[in-house]
Amino acid sequence: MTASAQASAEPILLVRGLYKHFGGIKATNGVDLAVGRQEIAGLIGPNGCGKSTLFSLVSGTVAPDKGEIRFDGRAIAGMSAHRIARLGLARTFQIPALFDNMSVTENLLAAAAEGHWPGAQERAAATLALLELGHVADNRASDLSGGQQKLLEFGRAVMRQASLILLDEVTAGVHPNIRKIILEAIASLRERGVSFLVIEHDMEMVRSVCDRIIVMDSGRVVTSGAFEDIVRNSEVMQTYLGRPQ
Ligand SMILES: Nc1ncnc2c1ncn2[C@@H]1O[C@H](COP(=O)(O)OP(=O)(O)OP(=O)(O)O)[C@@H](O)[C@H]1O
Repeated sequence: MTASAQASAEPILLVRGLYKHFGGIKATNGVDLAVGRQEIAGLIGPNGCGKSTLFSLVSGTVAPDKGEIRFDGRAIAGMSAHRIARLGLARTFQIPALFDNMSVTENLLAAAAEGHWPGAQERAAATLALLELGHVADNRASDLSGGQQKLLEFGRAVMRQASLILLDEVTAGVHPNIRKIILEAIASLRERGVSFLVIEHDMEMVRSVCDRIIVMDSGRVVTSGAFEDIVRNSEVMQTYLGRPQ
């Protein structure tokens, strides 16, 4: 098998034995998981089980203590966030990381400038249309509603032309109309070849959009499977729902 054929046969994301401890806190304690090409995988688990830390390790904002991360066939563990983003991996934050004093369009263009610039103006127009943000294109990011800011945060990930997008609670607390726009955009981007790993507490969102659910607890993946199988597994539901969220 050629190197490129081997790379395309690999999952888009492969994580093996990933450890990150903060002093005595074992934030990730041997995470193993994979996300397939064009898959939408949901990541669930109780507060503090290590989901956001896993995102930080994969996107390069935090360096792992130990373990392997392969993105699109390449070893990326410990690589800088900037390089990983340029390879085509984008991530959103629970609290949108926007340029408050810039317009919606400028925020989208800035995301392209950090990565792939050619065609940025056209992509910004397409992203405004995809996320139904055209009517606020010239508004400052700080003047948007909380839900619109989440849409824009998502739009900045879309502008990077990523092949894998990590979404951190992108629909939490947003109006149902905005939630619908986000869910439709995820489905449409997947049709165009994008894969997703989605941290979500909203089980309805998980059920409606995810192909497969990965369950974390205490810094590790405890199981993964179809939504119905996970919900039927009372032990997992006890782990997930039996603790304060
Ligand atoms: N920079 C850090 N320094 C010290 N401890 C940290 C740091 N980042 C995360 N932790 C700790 O690591 C553990 C895992 O946190 P993390 O945010 O990854 O969990 P989570 O599953 O994303 O939680 P939530 O669902 O509440 O967002 C927690 O105990 C958290 O307090």
